[in-house]
Amino acid sequence: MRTYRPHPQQSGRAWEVADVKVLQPLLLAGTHAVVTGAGSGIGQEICVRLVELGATVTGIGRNESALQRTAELVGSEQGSFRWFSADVRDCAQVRSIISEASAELGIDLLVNNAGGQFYAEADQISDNGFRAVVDLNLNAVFTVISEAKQFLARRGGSIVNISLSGVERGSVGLAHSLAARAGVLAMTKTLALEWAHLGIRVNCLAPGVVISDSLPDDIASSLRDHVVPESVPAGRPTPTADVAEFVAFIASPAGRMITGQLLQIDGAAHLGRGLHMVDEWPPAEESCDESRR
Ligand SMILES: CCCCCCC/C=C/C(=O)SCCNC(=O)CCNC(=O)[C@H](O)C(C)(C)COP(=O)(O)OP(=O)(O)OC[C@H]1O[C@@H](n2cnc3c(N)ncnc32)[C@H](O)[C@@H]1OP(=O)(O)O
Ligand SMILES: NC(=O)C1=CN([C@@H]2O[C@H](COP(=O)(O)OP(=O)(O)OC[C@H]3O[C@@H](n4cnc5c(N)ncnc54)[C@H](OP(=O)(O)O)[C@@H]3O)[C@@H](O)[C@H]2O)C=CC1
Repeated sequence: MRTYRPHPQQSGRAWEVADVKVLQPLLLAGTHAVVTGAGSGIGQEICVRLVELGATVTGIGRNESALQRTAELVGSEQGSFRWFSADVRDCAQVRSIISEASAELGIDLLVNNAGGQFYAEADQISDNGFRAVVDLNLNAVFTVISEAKQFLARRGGSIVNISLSGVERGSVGLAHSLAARAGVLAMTKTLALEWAHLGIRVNCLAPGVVISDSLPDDIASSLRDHVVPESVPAGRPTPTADVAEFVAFIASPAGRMITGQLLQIDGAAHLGRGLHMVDEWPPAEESCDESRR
């Protein structure tokens, strides 16, 4: 199989560390952002960048030491960061945290980033496995958004739902997660419509393959060595910094007419040959009989 490769000048360390911070300093001063999944990976990078741009950021996640690490990473000269430990699937707990964190400040930006899944073909996913992934990636997003609405409406805030590239095309091994993300996309468009008169904007931001420090080594290697060259036409992963800058742009005045959108930040992965997140697919015993080809 031919593989996708990056342009020679866009590969390697220099490209990885290139500064993508194009937004003006203190652009978000005086704003309050709530970010779920704030203790690692994409969510952590978003928190660090929003604080750098002057925002007060409330982070939510389950792992206290991870959230503490985000608190250590953010600078202290611009905005500020505080965190609450919670499972976003615990409706009562997450509602109470959002109200407590936002009663005084309101909310200018809500980033639903907490999420994830395991990779399995559909017939290896139990009812409970399907439910667990939908609970995390769809139901919890609804709970957070519905509690945040009253605070977002105060000044006309923005919601960014972090999704997955390829939600409109399907990918092997992701039936549960893509079903949930398709639900989030439909919810995004519906709420963009229902809440436009309140000045609330709602968008999905869908990264392609992101190899953050938080991924276990075996998953990171599989993404780097197989998934990227086989599935991403640009031949390289999406850096977390690119996602963070895009989130801040959407929240800024320059994003004020962007709503109801699926924005894929994926090096054209959604147009590539599709993502296979499980090995040995299709299974040999289920392939067509050669004699019938
Ligand atoms: C071009 C497009 C690019 C796309 C690239 C894709 C790369 C994406 C990467 C990411 O999303 S990075 C984020 C990575 N982080 C995570 O995924 C962590 C979050 N995930 C989880 O917490 C779990 O996967 C969870 C299932 C969502 C929730 O875990 P929870 O603790 O609530 O559930 P469990 O009790 O462990 O299990 C529930 C249920 O699920 C079954 N199950 C779990 N793992 C597997 C598995 N590997 N295969 C099959 N089934 C699994 C488990 O057995 C339980 O079911 P029952 O046994 O009770 O029936
Ligand atoms: N990495 C990738 O290639 C891609 C990732 N994405 C999506 O981006 C988002 C961030 O992923 P990424 O940074 O890569 O991975 P991480 O695993 O680093 O981030 C997921 C975050 O969500 C938090 N989280 C998970 N479950 C819960 C829960 N039940 N309650 C509260 N917080 C929770 C985790 O923290 P804790 O465990 O402490 O609660 C963690 O900080 C996810 O939605 C992911 O699916 C999209 C495209 C590609």
